[in-house]
Amino acid sequence: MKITIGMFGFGRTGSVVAKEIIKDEICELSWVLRKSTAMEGKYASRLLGFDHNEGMIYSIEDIDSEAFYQDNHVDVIIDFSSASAIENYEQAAQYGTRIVSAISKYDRFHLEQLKALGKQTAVLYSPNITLGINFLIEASKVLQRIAPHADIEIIEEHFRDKRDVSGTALRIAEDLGLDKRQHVNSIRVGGIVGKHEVIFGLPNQTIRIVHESLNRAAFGQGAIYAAKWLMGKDKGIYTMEEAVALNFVNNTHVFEVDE
Ligand SMILES: NC(=O)C1=CN([C@@H]2O[C@H](COP(=O)(O)OP(=O)(O)OC[C@H]3O[C@@H](n4cnc5c(N)ncnc54)[C@H](OP(=O)(O)O)[C@@H]3O)[C@@H](O)[C@H]2O)C=CC1
Ligand SMILES: O=C(O)C1=N[C@H](C(=O)O)C[C@H](O)C1
Repeated sequence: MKITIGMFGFGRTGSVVAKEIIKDEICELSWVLRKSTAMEGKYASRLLGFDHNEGMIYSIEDIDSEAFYQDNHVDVIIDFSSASAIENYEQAAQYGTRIVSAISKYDRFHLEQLKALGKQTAVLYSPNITLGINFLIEASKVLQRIAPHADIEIIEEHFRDKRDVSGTALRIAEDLGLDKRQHVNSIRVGGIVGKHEVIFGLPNQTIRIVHESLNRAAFGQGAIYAAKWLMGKDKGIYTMEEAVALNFVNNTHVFEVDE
């Protein structure tokens, strides 16, 4: 039996993620929801160069959201759109749909909504859904315990048009107990997909832990991993750290509502 997926977002990242879902043997892309009416009624698969029909594109403007999530039931929604799409989760969750949210920045109100949704269905939220970033986070925690007096700075680099501060960098700061306003340094240039670095400064040495996403397919592979993992979970709110079972440091991220 295939895992059926509904995608929110078909932009820079969503379109690449859709391609990874279509390529995956266990997943089937049932539909794509986007904000505008661009390419409405077309199949994402055809637009992405496949020669079969998969992933009909709909606009959020044109669907009847009362009926849509029932008539077009999917096992999992994967969200690479914008924070406002959270308003649709509850209607889908009513029909047992699980949620993988990759939105990198939610406000306090949205985080409360996500938490509440965890009482209804299984929800995984991750501001960086790559598998590799979790190694950076866990390695940084270990190093901080070994060298508690090191100066620590976080550098995040992304493409010129990314507006928000990296949600991943904020999460790293939180996990390391650092003040987000002081220790997160952002660089916006050209087309960098996503790079995060944690620098540990010691008197005679510097240690740098770096993770770089070279292609947005990394987000697709992580989201698919998360969706498959979530299929075996009961209702609740989960993190990518839990999904990759990197809990060896014994102080995993606690799902907190930000100030
Ligand atoms: N967690 C992670 O690892 C990663 C997270 N992200 C996050 O994913 C999100 C999208 O990034 P990116 O692809 O660069 O952004 P884009 O602006 O390129 O694409 C956004 C897409 O979402 C659609 N959209 C916007 N609002 C809604 C809505 N309310 N309902 C349905 N669709 C909507 C847009 O529709 P239309 O095309 O019609 O305008 C568009 O297709 C951001 O929050 C980004 O930070 C990105 C990469 C990795
Ligand atoms: O907007 C993006 O593209 C990305 N956002 C995430 C973040 O804000 O941390 C993660 C990723 O590096 C790409």
